[in-house]
Amino acid sequence: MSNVMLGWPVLTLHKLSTNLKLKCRHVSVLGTRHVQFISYAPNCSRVLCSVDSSATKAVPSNQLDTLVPGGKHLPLTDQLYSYILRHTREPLILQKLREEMAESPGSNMQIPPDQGQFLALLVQLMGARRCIEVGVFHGYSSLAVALVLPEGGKLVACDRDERSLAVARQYYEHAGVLHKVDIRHGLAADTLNDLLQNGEAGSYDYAFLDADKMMYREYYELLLQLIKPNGLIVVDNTLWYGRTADPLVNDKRTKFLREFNKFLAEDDRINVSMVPIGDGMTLCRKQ
Ligand SMILES: C[S@@+](CC[C@H](N)C(=O)[O-])C[C@H]1O[C@@H](n2cnc3c(N)ncnc32)[C@H](O)[C@@H]1O
Repeated sequence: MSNVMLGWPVLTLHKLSTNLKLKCRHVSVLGTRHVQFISYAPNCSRVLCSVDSSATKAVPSNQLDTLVPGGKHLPLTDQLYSYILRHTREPLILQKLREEMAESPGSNMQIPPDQGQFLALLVQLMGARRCIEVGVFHGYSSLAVALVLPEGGKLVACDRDERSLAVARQYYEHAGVLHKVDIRHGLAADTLNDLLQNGEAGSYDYAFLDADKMMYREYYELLLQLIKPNGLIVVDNTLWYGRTADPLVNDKRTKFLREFNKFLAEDDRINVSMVPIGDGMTLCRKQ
């Protein structure tokens, strides 16, 4: 038996030489996006790993580059994920946002409740006061952070879509945190450059990066300038529905994110950890 680390969730393969068959599916648990694929090998235990709806072939073992002998990995089944959600605290205002906006286009772009809770906890643990979000949409992830920011704390919330920001604004207001949020309408790179030109380099504690994926490298470099030493940049979607881990998927975005993940893993300006939550997120602590 071999254990093969794919990031999220991690795959345990039995008898690697057998023909694996993959079943892929998109799953909604308590209204939350969740993607998985399940592999079956003849005469072997069921194995499960990350996802891609286009993946129909097993990944040959010689294309999997990270083998972790003896590692212990827990497959994220529907049952397990719904258990996690049942033990997640979601503030009522976030639940309201999620439910009210569930039918609007793109609502599956926002982070799930367990990830929102995790981000809020990180911000609290860090004692963060100055935060940035790149890619706000209807405000779910930014509101999760704004709710736990202390009075006097600030979150720069940046998005190019005015209508999405108008929705987010309503929820900030409803939650009584509008005064903590600096809403910036415009292209993210412009907003981040404006902050730098305004002399704000090295003054932010936390940033959440969740906008157009092909620009991640550029945003990351700007955020690295804006963040203090010991500050945190959280990069969302680094597992990209499991595609980054699947060598058979090679569309433009997947390839870009795969390269970006490699870059982050090797960037010695940060300490890094890839976390299998939501669509995968990478925590980058600036040294
Ligand atoms: C995945 S959604 C953000 C979801 C949000 N972080 C959440 O979890 O609630 C991505 C957002 O990035 C915004 N976006 C995409 N490209 C952008 C750009 N170049 N500048 C600013 N915002 C951008 C989109 O308008 C969209 O609202």
